[in-house]
Amino acid sequence: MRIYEKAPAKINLMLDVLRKRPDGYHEVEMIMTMVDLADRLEMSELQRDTIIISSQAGYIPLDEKNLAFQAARLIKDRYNVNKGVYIHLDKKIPVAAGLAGGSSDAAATLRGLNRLWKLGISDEELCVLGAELGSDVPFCVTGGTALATGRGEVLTPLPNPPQCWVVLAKPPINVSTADVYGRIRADRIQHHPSATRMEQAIRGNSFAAVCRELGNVLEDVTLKLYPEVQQLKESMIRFGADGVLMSGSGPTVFGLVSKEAKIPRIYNGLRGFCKEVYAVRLLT
Ligand SMILES: C[C@@](CO)(OP(=O)(O)O)[C@H](O)COP(=O)(O)OP(=O)(O)OC[C@H]1O[C@@H](n2ccc(N)nc2=O)[C@H](O)[C@@H]1O
Ligand SMILES: Nc1ncnc2c1ncn2[C@@H]1O[C@H](COP(=O)(O)OP(=O)(O)O)[C@@H](O)[C@H]1O
Repeated sequence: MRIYEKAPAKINLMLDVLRKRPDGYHEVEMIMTMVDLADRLEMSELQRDTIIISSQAGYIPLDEKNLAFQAARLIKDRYNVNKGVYIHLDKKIPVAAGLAGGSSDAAATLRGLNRLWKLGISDEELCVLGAELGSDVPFCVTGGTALATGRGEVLTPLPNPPQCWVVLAKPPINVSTADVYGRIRADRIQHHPSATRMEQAIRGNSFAAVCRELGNVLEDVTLKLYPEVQQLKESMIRFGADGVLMSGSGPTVFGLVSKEAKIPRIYNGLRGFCKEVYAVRLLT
């Protein structure tokens, strides 16, 4: 039997860091949503009790470092599955971009193997398994739009934001999430974005208010380390995006755009100096 799962990318509409915890993680408040840029996973049963990962992307690990491999191993161990699986990852989401590509592949693997092996695991339990793989994996299991607290794994579902275009641009730099969190000083953050006001903007279905409430305290770290990310933000605003923010720990910058007619100018303008640009819709 062979099954398919889509693994969409996420963006953080707001991201606040409240404090560092004794376990080394940071207590966060984030509002996340999915965009229509997705990896595609194909999973098929193997006779031999083994996990094999392949991908057309030459730049991701295919061994136990791959988050899809880790998800398959976790579900096999926890549910005593003595079967093997072959997983092909058709990567479309840029890697180490702040778009949760690896986390979404892990979540899609959990959902897919639950179906392939007819394990009957609830969504809640899949989220608990997901949290063992990474802070963003539970959100990627459920998808939609949510307020994420704790270290990112405590989810409160929200309605979807007003539909719009999302232009994503990833500069050619590698940002380590652990490094960015390692550099942030929660007690020195000057301006905290408001989860409450972003939630109101979404509930009120106000595109203008969503754009106004965009905010990400991790920009304080990443924009200082990589001034080109700040320049990319400024270019996106100059080309006409309605609201602009860095996603997660970066370096991808996203622009929200209400009018389709504005897209060619923004897309072509950015493509002039940035190779990885995507114009997609919110996944609502
Ligand atoms: C910043 C965010 C925003 O959505 O996304 P990305 O930029 O990675 O996409 C997330 O918080 C990233 O989540 P995820 O990528 O799953 O992180 P994890 O694998 O759990 O953790 C990687 C490292 O980041 C740090 N970390 C992560 C989450 C958190 N709330 N506090 C932390 O301090 C820890 O040092 C941890 O060792
Ligand atoms: N299936 C996967 N897809 C992408 N990256 C993966 C995967 N599995 C493991 N990784 C590793 O995880 C790291 C973070 O990748 P990714 O999840 O794309 O970034 P981010 O958390 O910034 O969105 C990369 O260094 C990559 O080598």
